[in-house]
This record gives sequence, C-alpha cells and structure tokens, in this order.
Amino acid sequence: MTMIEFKNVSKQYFESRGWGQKRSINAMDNISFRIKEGSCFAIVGESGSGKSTLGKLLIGLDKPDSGQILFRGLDLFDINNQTRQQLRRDMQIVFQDCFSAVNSRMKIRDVIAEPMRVHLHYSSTGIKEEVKRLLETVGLTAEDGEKYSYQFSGGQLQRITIARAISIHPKVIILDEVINSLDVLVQISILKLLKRLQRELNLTYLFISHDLHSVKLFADEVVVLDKGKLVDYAEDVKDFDKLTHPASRRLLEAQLPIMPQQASEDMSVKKGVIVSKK
Ligand SMILES: Nc1ncnc2c1ncn2[C@@H]1O[C@H](COP(=O)(O)OP(=O)(O)OP(=O)(O)O)[C@@H](O)[C@H]1O
Repeated sequence: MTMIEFKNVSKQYFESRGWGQKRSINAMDNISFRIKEGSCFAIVGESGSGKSTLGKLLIGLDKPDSGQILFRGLDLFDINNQTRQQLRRDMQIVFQDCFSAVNSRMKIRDVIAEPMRVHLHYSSTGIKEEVKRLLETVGLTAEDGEKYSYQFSGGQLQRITIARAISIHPKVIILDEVINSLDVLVQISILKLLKRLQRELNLTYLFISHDLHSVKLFADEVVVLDKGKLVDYAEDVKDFDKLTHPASRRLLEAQLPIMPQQASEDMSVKKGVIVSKK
C-alpha cells in the first residue's frame, strides 16, 4: 500500500542578490514518487539538491507551489485542521543536529514527554512509565531521564530524539541526515536501532542522506536529486549499478575509505554500546 505520494511537486525560493534584485531557485522541480508502507525510502543528493525542502514540505513547514503531496491518499494541503493535527502526529522528523533539537534547559524525561503531553492524554504516572520504557527501548536507562542534554554524547542524544519521535506512535519518520555528524561506529549502532524499531513498530522511513553507502546498508529504494530534479532511481538499493546519472556517480565516488559495512563485520552493538568481536 502507498503511504506517501509526491505528485508533480514543485517549490521555488527567491534569493536576494542586493539592490532589489532576486534570483529564483528551483528547490523542487516537478518531483513525483511513491513510498510504500513499512519501507525505507532514501532520498540522496549533494548539498543544495533539495533533500531538506522535500522533508519540510512533507511535515508542512512549507507549502509546494504546485503539485500534490498525499498521505494515504489524503492531500496534505487540502484537509481540515483536525485531520492535519492527526497527520502531524503520524509523521515525525529526526534531524541531524540533535544538540539544537533538544532544549538544554529541560531534563531528558521532559524532552521525551513533551509530545505525549501535547498529543496523548496519559496521566502523569502513565507518562513517567512510558518515558522509562522509551529510554530502555533506545538503549538508555531510566536514570538518564534525570540528566540534561549536555551530559550526553551525540549518539546518545540521537537515541533520545528517536525516543521522542516514537513516543506518540507515528507511522512515518523522516530521518534527515540523522547519522551524518556521528562517527562511523556510532552510525552503525543508530542504524541498527532504527532497523529494530522499524520492525517492531511497523514504521515507514524517509531516509534523507548524501551518503549512498549508508543508504545501501539501510534503505530499500532510493531516488537521487540533483538541483531540485529527480534524476535517478533504484527500486532495490542493491542495484546501485542502475544509478548511472553523473550526480549519482559523484556521490558514489565521494565516499570515505572506511565503509559502515566493513566496520560492522568485526563490530557489534550490545545495549547501545559498540563492542569488538575480536
Ligand atoms: N527558505 C529558503 N529560502 C531561500 N532558498 C532556500 C530556502 N530553503 C532552501 N533554499 C534553497 O533551495 C535549494 C535546496 O535546498 P535544500 O536545503 O533543500 O537542499 P539540501 O539538499 O537539503 O542541502 P543540504 O544537504 O546542504 O542540507 C538550495 O539552493 C537552497 O539554498
């Protein structure tokens, strides 16, 4: 079943060039694709190709100039407020910059509880129990809930933003460059956590990245964006040979020598910690 569909979506921005002059930028140019329920759909592209614009349109932070974005057949920009509120709950986003995504003056338990307080009607005891369960689900402890964001590493903090995203039982999570600022071993542990959560919670992922190797490890399908245009597509990420557009080739060639796949061969993750099998 199709969960999300982009139908001929276009979005233009205008950049000031001084002296009243403006330049138009086609951030999205007639983009169409479908995301299947329960799949991991990757959007890759170089910087400025339009990946984040796509995420912003999907969660309603911005509006397309033309075209339609459908969620289970419902046009996201042609629905009443009540339905929009529900869909907002169904779609969560996790960003690359987990440090600025978390309020440093709040205890982690309150960071995780915040969306539940807004969207769900749990008692305070219910929320407390749920926060504890969520922390454990992402490989942290109940005691971690009493700490503040500056007491965590980037990888641990990304686990916290994931716990917050799943707290209100979304159907779709947009993963916007979620592992890119982490070192390679922590990247693996986060990808493993996300895989497990996808299975257990039947989640659909939109995985935004500029790293084709993590896409190969993690996603099912992939599209490549270049200057706002959809230029390449592989139904199965294993068929990377099908990605022949110069923009795809540039992304493939721009990889570091250590790939997550290689690193994972002699590494494993126990309770959220990377351990060597050697
Ligand atoms: N609010 C905005 N105002 C003006 N231009 C914008 C705005 N948002 C995005 N753009 C422009 O639209 C284009 C696509 O931007 P977008 O952030 O979607 O790219 P991206 O692929 O996510 O890049 P990166 O990987 O660097 O985050 C870029 O040229 C960008 O400068």
